[in-house]
Amino acid sequence: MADAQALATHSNAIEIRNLTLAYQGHPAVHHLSGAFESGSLTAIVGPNGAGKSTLLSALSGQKTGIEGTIAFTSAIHSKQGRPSKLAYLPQQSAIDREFPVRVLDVVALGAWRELGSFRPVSTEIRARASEVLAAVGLIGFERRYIGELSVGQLQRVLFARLLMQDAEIILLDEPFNALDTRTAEDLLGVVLNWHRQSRTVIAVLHDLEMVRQYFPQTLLLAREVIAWGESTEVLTPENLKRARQTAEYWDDRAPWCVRPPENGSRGG
Ligand SMILES: Nc1ncnc2c1ncn2[C@@H]1O[C@H](COP(=O)(O)OP(=O)(O)OP(=O)(O)O)[C@@H](O)[C@H]1O
Repeated sequence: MADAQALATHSNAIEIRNLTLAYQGHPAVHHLSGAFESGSLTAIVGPNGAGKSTLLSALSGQKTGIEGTIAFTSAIHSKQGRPSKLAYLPQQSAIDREFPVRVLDVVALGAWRELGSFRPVSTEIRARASEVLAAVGLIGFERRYIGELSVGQLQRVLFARLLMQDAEIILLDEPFNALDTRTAEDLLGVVLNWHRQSRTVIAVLHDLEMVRQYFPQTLLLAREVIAWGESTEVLTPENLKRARQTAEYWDDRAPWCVRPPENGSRGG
C-alpha cells in the first residue's frame, strides 16, 4: 500500500515510484515513475480513459486501489501524509451546484486550515475573500448562491477559493473545460501567475495548442507513461500516435499486473 513519504531530493515537489492505480482490481494507471519538479508547470495529456483524472485524484490524496509510492517534499509534508499546502480542483461536473451555499462561504472554505472547523468567518477572511473574488473578476458576488452562477462564473469562484488556499502544489482537472474564451484566458492568467510565483502546478488538459504555448512540461499518459519531460519533446507526432494506438488495445477488465520497479522513467 502506498503512502506519502518525505523526500530527500528537495528539487522535486512530488516523486512517484512504480505507481499503479486501480478500480475494483482493474488498473487505470500502470507502473508510473517520475517526478514533478518544485515550481514546474506541467500538463497531463492523453486519450479519453488514459487515467489522467485518476492520477490527479491520487496525487491529491484520494487513494484508489494503489500500489507504489507518491512522495512529497518534507518541507510541505503534513502529519496526515499529504502536503498541508496542496490544493485540488476536480472537474466541475463533480460539484453539486444545487447545494444552497453562497459564493463568500465557498471562497472562505479555502482558508479552512486557518479558520478551523465550525468557527465563524472572521472579518479578515471576509476581506481576503473579497480580494480574491476581485482578482478573478467577480466584484460584488459574495452573497450570490452558487446555483445562480454561470459555468464560467462558478469556475472563477473555484479559482478564487484556490487563491485563498495559497497552496504550494496546485492540481487542476480540466480547469478550462466548457469555458468561454474570456474566462479561459483570465483563469489561464491566474495559472501562469502561480507559475511565476514558483508554485508547482499540474493540470489535466485536452487543448494541445494551449499546452504547447504555455506549459513547459508535459506528462503524456496512456495508462502508462508514453513520454514525460519538456513539452516540445513530448508532444511529437510519434508520441501522440503511440498514445492513440495504446488506447485502442485497452481492456478495462484486465487483471492486476506485476512488473519489477523501474528506475528509468523521468519527469519534469
Ligand atoms: N470511479 C470509478 N470506478 C471505476 N472505474 C473508473 C472510475 N473512475 C474512472 N474509472 C476508469 O478508469 C479509467 C481511467 O479513467 P480516468 O477518468 O482517470 O481517465 P481520463 O484520462 O481522465 O479520461 P477523460 O479524458 O475521458 O476524462 C477508465 O477506464 C475509467 O472508466
